[in-house]
Amino acid sequence: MTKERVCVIGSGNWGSAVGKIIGENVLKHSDLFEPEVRQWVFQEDFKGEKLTDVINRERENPKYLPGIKFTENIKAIPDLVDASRGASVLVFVLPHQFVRGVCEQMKGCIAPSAKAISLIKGLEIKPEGVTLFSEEISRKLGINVAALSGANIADEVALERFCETTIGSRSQQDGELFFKLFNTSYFHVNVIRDYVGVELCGALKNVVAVGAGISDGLGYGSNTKAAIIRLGLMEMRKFGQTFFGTVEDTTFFESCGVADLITTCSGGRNRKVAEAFAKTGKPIDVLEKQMLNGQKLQGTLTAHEVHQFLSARKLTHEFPLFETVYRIIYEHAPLESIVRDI
Ligand SMILES: NC(=O)C1=CN([C@@H]2O[C@H](COP(=O)(O)OP(=O)(O)OC[C@H]3O[C@@H](n4cnc5c(N)ncnc54)[C@H](O)[C@@H]3O)[C@@H](O)[C@H]2O)C=CC1
Ligand SMILES: O=C(CO)COP(=O)(O)O
Repeated sequence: MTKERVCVIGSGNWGSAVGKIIGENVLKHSDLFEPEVRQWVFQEDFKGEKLTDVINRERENPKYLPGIKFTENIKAIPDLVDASRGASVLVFVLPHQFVRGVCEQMKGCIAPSAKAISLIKGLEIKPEGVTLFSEEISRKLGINVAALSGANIADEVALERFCETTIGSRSQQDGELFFKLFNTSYFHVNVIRDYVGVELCGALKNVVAVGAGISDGLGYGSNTKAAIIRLGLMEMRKFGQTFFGTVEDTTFFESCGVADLITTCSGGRNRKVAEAFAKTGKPIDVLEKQMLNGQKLQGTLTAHEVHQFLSARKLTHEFPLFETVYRIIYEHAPLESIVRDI
């Protein structure tokens, strides 16, 4: 049997934590996978050296996941086409704003028999429609794409603290392969068929987390935040059922659903930066640079994209929480509208 060759596309905070898991699991399942895992790294300077050189020497990504060691079989590569050449399994894990450009570069370089999984939490939302990244990648590269999303703050996963995650896969065979690639004693994977629900939850919970952060910044306390989480969950479900139809209620009870909402609204970057926004009034892009050291926020951008999409359909009033988050961040609506208008 030909063994699978794995390539990880992305090497940020989550990309690095996932690289650690994959590096260990391909060695554990050596009957299924080639030992070398290539990881595409968006090249940048780190203390006067190329980041890829530092990662390959130190077995660690000191910029995005300091203090966590990778296995020797992870190879950081700065050229996207080089990294993905010959891969039969592609793991997409990068901030959603960069996916389109990355896929353009990879077009025509990937074998049609390859399979992929998207760990991206965001949606390709244009005024004319919503596309899931699994579908967008599948269309651009002509391959099957599954999705993974869950209550998975990268730093905690990298420290091997127990958590769960959800894989959505239309193909049972691919689902079984991805289970082996990701499941560990501390990272419990559940595979379901509803890939649409998995991805929608991952994207939309980030908007709710921005709302939770605004509430925290105002000092409103736990009850208010719980109300925002509940209303957010309802809007997530309504969005899925209105525009995708196929989303199953049970998906919201998986790790990708209510569990990810809870963790992101307590320990995530979207919450943290939104709290600082409410406290300081500084612009989001300034806070992102000051607080995240190169890591990227997804929730504010998704709030903007969701607004454009709903606005084109004259449906913003049907999603008051999503819309209020958008108006506070982008239209200087009063912070207090996070409770008044939802
Ligand atoms: N960090 C976390 O705890 C978790 C993140 N996610 C999701 O995973 C996805 C990736 O997140 P992270 O790995 O945390 O990324 P990150 O937030 O650490 O972003 C930094 C990454 O973006 C790359 N980058 C910067 N400019 C770029 C460009 N022009 N083109 C391509 N790449 C560029 C950087 O090289 C770096 O790899 C996101 O959708 C996020 O929501 C999912 C679960 C947990
Ligand atoms: O998706 C996450 C946890 O599951 C991380 O959320 P943040 O991007 O808000 O840190």
